[in-house]
Amino acid sequence: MLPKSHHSATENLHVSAFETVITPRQLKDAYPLTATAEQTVSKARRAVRSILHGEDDRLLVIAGPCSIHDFDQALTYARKLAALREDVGDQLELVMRVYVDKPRTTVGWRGYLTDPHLNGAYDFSGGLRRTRELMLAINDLGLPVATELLDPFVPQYLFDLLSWVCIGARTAESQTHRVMASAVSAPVGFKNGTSGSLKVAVDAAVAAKGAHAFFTITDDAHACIVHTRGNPDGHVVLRGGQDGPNYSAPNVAEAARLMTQAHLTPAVVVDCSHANSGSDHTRQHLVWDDVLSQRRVGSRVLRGAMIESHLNPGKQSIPADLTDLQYGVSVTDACIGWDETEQLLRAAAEQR
Ligand SMILES: O=C[C@H](O)[C@H](O)COP(=O)(O)O
Ligand SMILES: C=C(OP(=O)(O)O)C(=O)O
Repeated sequence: MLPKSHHSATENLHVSAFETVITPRQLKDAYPLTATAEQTVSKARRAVRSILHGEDDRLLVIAGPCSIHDFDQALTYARKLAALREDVGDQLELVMRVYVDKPRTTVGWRGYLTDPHLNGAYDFSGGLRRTRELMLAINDLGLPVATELLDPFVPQYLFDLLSWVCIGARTAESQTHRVMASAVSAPVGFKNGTSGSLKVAVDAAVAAKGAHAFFTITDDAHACIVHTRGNPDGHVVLRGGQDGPNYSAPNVAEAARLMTQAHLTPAVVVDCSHANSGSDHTRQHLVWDDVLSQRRVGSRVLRGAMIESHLNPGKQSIPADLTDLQYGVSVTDACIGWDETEQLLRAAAEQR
């Protein structure tokens, strides 16, 4: 821990400590991008872009746990998804949700990256190490990685490993996140707001398409300003809102209309979870089925779907004694289990 500055009576009044953390360069030196991972990322980004711009008719599918909380369980899930990706690749571009930095409505466990031991110790360096190691291992399986970018400094540590990025419902309206998205090398999906506002997501994609300058850190953790060229692959993710779901054909058409009006390529991803399922994992398949039927009748703008899925269905609270954790069950939002995931994905690939 670094000592708190005592030079002034007007700062750090609510700060208990400062702590140094691993730099992006130290982390990348410890876990360098492998040739296989680089190929996985480059190929997947190209595929996702082609899908979003209508040059590839396959469905983009982002599937995986609401949050990662255990390295080995995440890798077990990844191995299953990687094998399935091989089988369904002609029809589906499968990317794994590797969500490690969780936005909370108020308070709660904030994810594997900031609190990898699930005990409030906030071992950020440990979380960054384990996260990079995990994302590398998943990419080395040939399975691309998707994540939500929440903390504006984290991307410096992980940018090179990501094939699809999300800016969540709680941050899509934030300028900090929009300008950060303008620098991301992967396609970025913007969720509609928790209120259900589509405009928030469309405005975010417009903002991120522009060139910006913002504060960040270099690989050696020096303060710097980064100048961006803008992200041309921003799109909308429909996740439902306070008034209920927004995955139906008229909702998708309205999102496409707003995107076209804003001079964006109309491309929509439907999130089968969150407010579209009423946070009830047993309803995710209803949304999934609707996505498939919209595509069957010819929707050209509905290009992707997201599923929250873990090894086992449901969710659990984090117990005081971590040995009481149930294997492969989400510790944040409820997920469908692997068996249902495989069934949904195989059926989708077969019927196309
Ligand atoms: O995806 C996960 C949650 O919906 C999101 O992080 C908010 O969670 P909370 O409302 O339980 O805090
Ligand atoms: C937090 C998430 O979603 P949303 O931003 O839609 O609540 C998520 O996908 O994990």
